[in-house]
Amino acid sequence: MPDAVRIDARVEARDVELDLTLGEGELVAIVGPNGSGKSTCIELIAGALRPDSGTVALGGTVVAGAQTFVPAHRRRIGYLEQRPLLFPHLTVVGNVAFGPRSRGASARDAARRAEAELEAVGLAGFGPRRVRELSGGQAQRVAIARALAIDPEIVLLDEPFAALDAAATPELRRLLRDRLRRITTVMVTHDPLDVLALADGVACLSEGRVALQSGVDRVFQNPGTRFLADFVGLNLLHGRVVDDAVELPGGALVTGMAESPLLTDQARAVFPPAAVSLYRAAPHGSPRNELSATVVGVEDRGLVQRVSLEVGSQRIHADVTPSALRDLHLGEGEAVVAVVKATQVALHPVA
Ligand SMILES: Nc1ncnc2c1ncn2[C@@H]1O[C@H](COP(=O)(O)OP(=O)(O)OP(=O)(O)O)[C@@H](O)[C@H]1O
Repeated sequence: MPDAVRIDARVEARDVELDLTLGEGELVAIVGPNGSGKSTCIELIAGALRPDSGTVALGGTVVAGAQTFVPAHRRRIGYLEQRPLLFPHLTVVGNVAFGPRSRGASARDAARRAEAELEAVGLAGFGPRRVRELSGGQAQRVAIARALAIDPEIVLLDEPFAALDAAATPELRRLLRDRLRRITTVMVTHDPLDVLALADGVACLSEGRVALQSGVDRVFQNPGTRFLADFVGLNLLHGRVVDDAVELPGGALVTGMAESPLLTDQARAVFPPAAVSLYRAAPHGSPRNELSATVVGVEDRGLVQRVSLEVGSQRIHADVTPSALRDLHLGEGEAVVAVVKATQVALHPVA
């Protein structure tokens, strides 16, 4: 079976060069810092942008290449953006029927299909309503119905919940998970909960390149890039392998649990911010990692205070209670010892 999406394409003016593959029915989350190329990836698949070189293929058919460019309206793509962008002059059912109609379905068939899609998103009976009578969450449901009414080959989700009330999001995530089963989907998101709830895989972009593509479980255990570590809320320290431990550039040793022998030169130590305790001076006598660190910021997160620390040139976070923080009298620029139990550190070889 051909790949559902195969991008191997370059956009000169943006210095973007993407190499990305999705299998049939797979949902891949595209994550990465601002300007890393996420929108460009979506535009290449949607047909809003033509690559300067290379190809974009959907379902094994080249839709963009040196000799070919299939325009957006000829690609069977369901698109869901932050805001639903419904036609205000059409009814709800008119909005959903628009796609099938413009692809040649009779008015009756298009309306029937639209009603079925509306029912599937929990909006049976909403067909005759005006778009302006809908809540934000309802409008986004209509947009889902509209995107799926054309039997899309690929669905593109561009931060589909970012503009919604937080209360409406879990229900809509569930709905999308059900409706997108077996439909190949590319989702741009800044929210790790979207990834956990919806995605099979993650592609992390950096400076216009795919820095890493991996399964979701893997990324949450072993985020292979600093951006991904921040994204999933874990600390990551990079160093040299010395005697089954990771030696940081400053010379400190980090010991931990390795799932496979560290046979590489380089490795990373991964641990949660809650596993880090802070001390003014090194507490002796326990088999723990002790890292000299400098406080670079404190963020009030309610039940915990998140302390940002620099360990050499690398950044980590410690989640401590407000009372522990008060007792330590910590301020920016101050030196502390960050202590992490070896049993809470996962060591991963870097290939
Ligand atoms: N229309 C454009 N013309 C020229 N350069 C562009 C255009 N749009 C984006 N770029 C550049 O292309 C690169 C990739 O941008 P892109 O919008 O794809 O990133 P992104 O990951 O979607 O960012 P964000 O998270 O901020 O939306 C950036 O360097 C950006 O400045």
